[in-house]
Amino acid sequence: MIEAFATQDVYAAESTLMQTLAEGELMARAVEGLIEVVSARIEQLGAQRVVALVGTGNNGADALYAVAGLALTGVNCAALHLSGKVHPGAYAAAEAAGVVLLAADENLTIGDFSWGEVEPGRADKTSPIVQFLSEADIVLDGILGIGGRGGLPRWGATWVAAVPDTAYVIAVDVPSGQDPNGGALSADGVFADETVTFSVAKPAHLLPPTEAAAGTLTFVDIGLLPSAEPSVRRLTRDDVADLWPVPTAADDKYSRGVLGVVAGSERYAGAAVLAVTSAVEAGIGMVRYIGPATPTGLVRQAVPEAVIGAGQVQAWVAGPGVDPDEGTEAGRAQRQAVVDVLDAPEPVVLDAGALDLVDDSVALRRAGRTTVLTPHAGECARLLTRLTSQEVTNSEVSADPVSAARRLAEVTGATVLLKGSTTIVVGPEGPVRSQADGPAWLATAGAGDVLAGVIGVLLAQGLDGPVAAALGSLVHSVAADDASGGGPLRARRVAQALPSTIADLLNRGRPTVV
Ligand SMILES: NC(=O)C1=CN([C@@H]2O[C@H](COP(=O)(O)OP(=O)(O)OC[C@H]3O[C@@H](n4cnc5c(N)ncnc54)[C@H](OP(=O)(O)O)[C@@H]3O)[C@@H](O)[C@H]2O)[C@@H](O)CC1
Ligand SMILES: Nc1ncnc2c1ncn2[C@@H]1O[C@H](COP(=O)(O)OP(=O)(O)O)[C@@H](O)[C@H]1O
Repeated sequence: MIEAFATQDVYAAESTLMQTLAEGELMARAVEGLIEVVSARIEQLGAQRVVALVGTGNNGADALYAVAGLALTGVNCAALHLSGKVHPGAYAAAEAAGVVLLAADENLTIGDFSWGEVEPGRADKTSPIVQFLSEADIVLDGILGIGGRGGLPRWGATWVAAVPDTAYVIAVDVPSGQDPNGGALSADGVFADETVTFSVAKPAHLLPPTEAAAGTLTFVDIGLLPSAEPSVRRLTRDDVADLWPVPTAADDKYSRGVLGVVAGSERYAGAAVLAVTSAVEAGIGMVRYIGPATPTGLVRQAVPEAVIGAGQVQAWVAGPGVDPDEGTEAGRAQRQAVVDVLDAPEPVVLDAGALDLVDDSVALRRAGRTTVLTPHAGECARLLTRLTSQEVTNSEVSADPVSAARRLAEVTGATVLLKGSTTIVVGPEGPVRSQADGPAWLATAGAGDVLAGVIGVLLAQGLDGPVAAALGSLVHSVAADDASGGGPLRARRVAQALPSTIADLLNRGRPTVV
């Protein structure tokens, strides 16, 4: 599990730890780790020149000490800093090590050169800053760390705009200009190839949309152990064996869980096949399928293991391929079947068409019962608009998915899984969960139906809503990765990959006995 802590909790852990350490020891540990990572990248990339962007705080000091250390090992290093606002110890170390130093002014002047009104993103090639950075193979971003707030100052945005596209950008702790606690993405901020963070992740590293600016996340352990609850949790492949329900010799098909699936319509018949296939492949004891004639015929053919018709179940999946507007008798019956599920005492996953039938009575009707909603951004916007009577657009949800999912969880009392390249799970209480494990090939029609099936299996086997949703998302994405092998993917293959993916994940790390 990867856990991210809010910056105030990181600062609290830092001050506790510092009481037990000699002065400067914590930063020395951070710098040592940073030097190790940058040295490895220099070797891997054949890099010749490293340039640090040095801000006014300890984040800048980390970057400046790191280039000082690298320069001592013979690396060609340079650093851009603000005149008169630089960590004195780091500056002295850099000067002594022969780092090429350039002091810039906050109002963007260097010597006789003035940036005047040159806008970030339209870098003037004659400027000393652009020239200074032009040779950089690796840029170490130390403008702002966890103390950063409110985006980049203008001087910082101008420095970032001057970074050549060819440079490999390593952010120290947090990509500068992005809110360390997550939130909206700043277009002027740093978009790093890699972020080196200390001991624990920060929310910006795991939450959309800022995760996109962090690049690959690399940890350097400096001994910090926050005592607060994490703000964000992410399951990893190593967690699956501890959480995934595995049958024992005492089990039978009923004790392993029966999942009711209300899916499909005359118009969207295939979604029923995908959701039922997924549940069977993910290891349910039994599926009971409910739907109109056409999808029922397809399910019978494609998944002979499924039992057609209602009966006792331990959990429900309702909505994949359901068309609430289908005006036929069969369509109305399917709509009623979804409405009945909304009142069922068992845990339910509400997906796709079922989300259109969620109204403001849902919080009351499902109080004290497990409910997982699985919208994508468009469905989340539609639901919020309907339930809050305030217009919420798709792009507003995409710009701040965590707030949108939280709001939806608040008004429905449900666990909300908001789908995307980073999928987030927000319960009525508890930390945000975030998963980003799937290839972009997974953005394909029907993938959501498969996900609903997997989550349903986990609910039927007794997992709670947030864990079932996060674990389901992880395993669904790993199956997609396995099935894709780096190439195109259809949703059915994701479902079919589930047995071997789950077996691999369960066997991970288990010693081989010969
Ligand atoms: N905690 C740990 O685990 C360890 C932390 N370490 C390192 O320390 C880093 C945190 O250092 P930090 O506290 O000095 O904050 P940092 O991000 O450098 O910047 C603060 C400065 O920037 C300013 N400022 C802020 N926003 C601004 C803006 N928009 N525009 C302009 N200015 C702005 C702010 O101003 P002020 O708040 O005073 O107004 C202040 O002067 C951390 O990320 C990690 O790299 C490691 O060395 C060891 C272990
Ligand atoms: N860019 C992406 N990278 C990885 N996974 C993605 C990406 N975009 C979407 N996904 C995943 O693909 C699935 C799409 O689900 P959904 O939109 O409901 O499809 P459908 O309704 O057609 O079944 C979700 O699991 C989502 O998280």
